[in-house]
Parts: sequence; structure tokens; C-alpha cells
Amino acid sequence: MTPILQSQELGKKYGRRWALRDCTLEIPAGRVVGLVGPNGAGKSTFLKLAAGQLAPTSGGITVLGGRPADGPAQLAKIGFVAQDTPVYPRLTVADHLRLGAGLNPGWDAGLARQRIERLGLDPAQRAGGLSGGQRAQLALTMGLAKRPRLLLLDEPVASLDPLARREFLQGLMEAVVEYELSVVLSSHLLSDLERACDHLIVLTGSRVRVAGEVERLLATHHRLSGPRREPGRLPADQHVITARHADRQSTVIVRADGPILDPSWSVSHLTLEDLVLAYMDRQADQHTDEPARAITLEGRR
Ligand SMILES: Nc1ncnc2c1ncn2[C@@H]1O[C@H](COP(=O)(O)OP(=O)(O)OP(=O)(O)O)[C@@H](O)[C@H]1O
Repeated sequence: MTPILQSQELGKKYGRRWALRDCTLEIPAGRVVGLVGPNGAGKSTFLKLAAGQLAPTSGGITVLGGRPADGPAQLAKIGFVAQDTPVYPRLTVADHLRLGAGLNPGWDAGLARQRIERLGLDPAQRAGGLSGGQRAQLALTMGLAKRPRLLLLDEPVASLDPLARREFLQGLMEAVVEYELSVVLSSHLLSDLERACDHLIVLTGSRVRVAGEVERLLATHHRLSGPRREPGRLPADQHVITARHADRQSTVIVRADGPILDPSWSVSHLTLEDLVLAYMDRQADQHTDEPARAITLEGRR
């Protein structure tokens, strides 16, 4: 299957600082991809590069086979809702929908209207008078009603209440199936990602640390606890992500494709949150023996 997004050694510098570097990824279509990492890791930069709002400093990125900013037809395929929930404060909700209809050839007026009704937003209300969560919902409605092939969402649920978050993510998963949509969303809310995402990209320090299908990532990462030992003494096919040592005890998180056969380890599975936190741990930078680029996202099985 043709990937929806491919990047090759993609990098973006602001002045002398890299905001994103050596980012090589392949995202299959029809997925909800979670993009996680600490503040300043490069998540927004990646999303803006994918949306064609920034030009790469190095490497390249293609969305649906073309460069993201390759003209109106290409831009129509990509929806982007930026972190600061871009709405026009002086325009009403209805004005926003009219604007969306005028600017987007594939605008789905029925979807927009239904969503606004379901959310209980007053079409006559100016966007400046909406709450933060309502503004976010309006921006998300605009992104969905554009009916893009790829929807990029920068922390879309941060200002929503828990019920609205759950409903929004549920709606997103349904849209993926119904409209052949692919989604990349950044978030710090790992439990939401665990529910909504089937793929994951972890960025730290402007580099991709790990990327792949969630199911496969969880099957290949393990927590090992046992008598103290140095990580260097683990078998070569067990890649240490983080290691903690007490006087006599070691706890190590490893990536290993095969089973852990050493009987002195007690082996447990990780949750998605455990996995993300292991890669975000500062120690992961010291321990990881991965090259500083992504494991390619695997295609549909
Ligand atoms: N316009 C800009 N000018 C200069 N530096 C920038 C600019 N935008 C981002 N950066 C820097 O690039 C790096 C990556 O920023 P980015 O916004 O992509 O991170 P992020 O992972 O989205 O962070 P957060 O979770 O806080 O939103 C940071 O060091 C940031 O300070």
C-alpha cells in the first residue's frame, strides 16, 4: 500500500538550532498515528513540515506522493489544525463554516452542520466569545469538514473536557474508517493515545527515537527485573532503552524481537505509557544503541 507520508532524513533548523533532524519515516494510509515527546521535541515542527507550512532545511517529505505545498490540489488533501486552535475571533461560527465552504473544494457542509449542532454551538456566536474547548472543537470541525486525506492535529484535545475528548477521539476513529482518512496527532495525554492510536512516533531532542505499530512495539519491548547486572552484559539482540540499578537489583527496559530466555530475569509487559516514558527518559539517550533515526512504520498486516 502507498504510504500516506514519507520523510527522508528530514530536518528543520531555526537559526543554528535543529528543531527536527534525520527524520526518516513511512506512515501507511488509514491509520491514527500518535506523535509524542517532551516539550520542544519537534512535534509541531514535524506537523508543520507535513502541512507544507514550513520548508525543510534538509532532506525531504512527501504526502500522497507529492510535496506538501505543491499547489492548491495538494493542499486540499491535507488538513492541519495548529496548536493554538486557529479561529477568527470576530467571525461567528456560521461565518467560519461559510469561509470553509468557500475555501475548500471538498467541503462537507452536512458534516460541519451536524457536528456544530451536536456540540451545541450557537451558529450566531462570535468565535472570540467561545470557551477554549469550544474554539478547539470549531477548529477541529473545520479540519474534518475539509475532508482531507491526511489530517494533522497539533494537541487537538488538550483543552477539551474528558467526555468531549473521548467523543472526539471516537469520532476521529470512525472518520478514519468512513472517509479513508489518515490522522497524525500530537498529544501529551498518553491514555488518550493508547485508546485512539494504532501507530506511534516518539520524538525526543529533535530526533525520532522509535516509531511503529503500537501492537508490535508493545510485543517487542519488555521490562526485565532481576539480580544486578550491567546493561553491557545483555545479549546483543536485546537493545537497552533504560536501566535502573539498586544495590542488588536491576530493572532494564529492552527492545528484543525474540523471547527473553534468561531465567534469572522476571519479564513483564509494558503499557504504552511505560514505553513512551522509557524513550523519553533522559537515560534512553545514553543507553540506546539504535541509530538516531526511525524504525520504519510497518504497513497494514
Ligand atoms: N519559530 C521558531 N523560531 C525559533 N525556534 C523555534 C521556532 N519554533 C520552534 N522552535 C524551536 O524548535 C524546537 C522544537 O519546537 P516544536 O514547537 O516543534 O516542539 P514541540 O515538540 O511541538 O513542543 P511542545 O510539546 O511544547 O508543543 C524547540 O526548541 C523550539 O524552541
